[in-house]
Amino acid sequence: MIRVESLSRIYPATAKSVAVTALKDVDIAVRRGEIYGVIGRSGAGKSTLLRAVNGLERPTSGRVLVDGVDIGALTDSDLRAERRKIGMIFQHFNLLSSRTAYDNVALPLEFAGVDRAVIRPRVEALLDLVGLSDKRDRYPVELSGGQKQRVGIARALATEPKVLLSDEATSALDPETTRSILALLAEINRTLGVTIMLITHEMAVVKDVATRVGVMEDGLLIEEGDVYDVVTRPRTDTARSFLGTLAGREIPPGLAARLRPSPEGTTTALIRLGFTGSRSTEPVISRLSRELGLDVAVLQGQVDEIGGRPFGTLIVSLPNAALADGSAERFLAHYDVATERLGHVA
Ligand SMILES: Nc1ncnc2c1ncn2[C@@H]1O[C@H](COP(=O)(O)OP(=O)(O)OP(=O)(O)O)[C@@H](O)[C@H]1O
Repeated sequence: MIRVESLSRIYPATAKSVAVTALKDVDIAVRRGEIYGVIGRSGAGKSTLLRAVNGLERPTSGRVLVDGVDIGALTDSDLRAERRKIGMIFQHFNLLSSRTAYDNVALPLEFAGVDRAVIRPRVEALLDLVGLSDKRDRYPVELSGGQKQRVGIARALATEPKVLLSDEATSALDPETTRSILALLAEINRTLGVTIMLITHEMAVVKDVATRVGVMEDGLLIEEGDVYDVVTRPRTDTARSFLGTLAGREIPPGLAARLRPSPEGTTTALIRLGFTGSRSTEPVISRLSRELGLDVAVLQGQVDEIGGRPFGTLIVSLPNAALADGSAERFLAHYDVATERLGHVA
């Protein structure tokens, strides 16, 4: 549905600043009907990528095809028509404060010259879809952040787009509201079949709704894969750093402060274990302890799910010797448990 091909975007130098390469040779293929997440730190190039997909940004080289149409090659009037097939939602909602919820949702249809008789039932159905029928005559200032984003989603869907682009749509919302908005996006994807591309700096957002994820850094797509694989077996340090915020992965602060890179005196070794798939529920730790005769302490942990598939993370301490001779890691690998050495604590 969205094909990004060798896309580069260089912002030229100005009197006050040097040239910035915001995107370097990025290739992404978003499949029809999927939810694709793009994660990266501030400045990685995510917004530039999203703007290129809806034609707000012209590529320096490369191209973007949406449902087969080369967005960069369109004339301005063709681009305006094409954009009706691409809805967009924003971090700060971008609602018109002088218009009610109903009138905000109706706006893109008015711009498109749609007949009033058609607009009314469509806007009412959309407000119903996002759970805001009772707020139709409220102004944005009278709505909560989550309700404003629901209006934003209804407005984005007004022209019945095939693609919905989400630019940090939950970044201004609290965790509970974030979950409800993500659940709504998942429902829209499922029931309307709309392909969704979302950019975020939070792995929790990707984990909750996306099927695949691309990791961006310095304008490059440095890692890509199924969300489950990237979360459970990240290949780059950047992908790994985004996992820190997922429950169970973070080293408790008291422990982190005492962490040393090498064993000293009476320290024990700290490792992070990643459990995936069917073996997530096996009694691996008690077997490790019994069969290798090791004292194992569980210091932090959580078992979670991605798309209905279980994965778990545990931070455990082991005697240094069990790491030095590799026996513990060999034993764990046999059970498909990924291991990551974290250091040593007294
Ligand atoms: N209009 C512009 N003119 C010049 N440079 C720009 C422009 N827009 C973005 N940039 C630069 O391009 C790089 C990528 O910016 P972009 O906004 O795409 O990143 P991002 O990952 O979306 O970050 P954020 O989450 O902070 O928005 C940054 O170095 C930024 O300063």
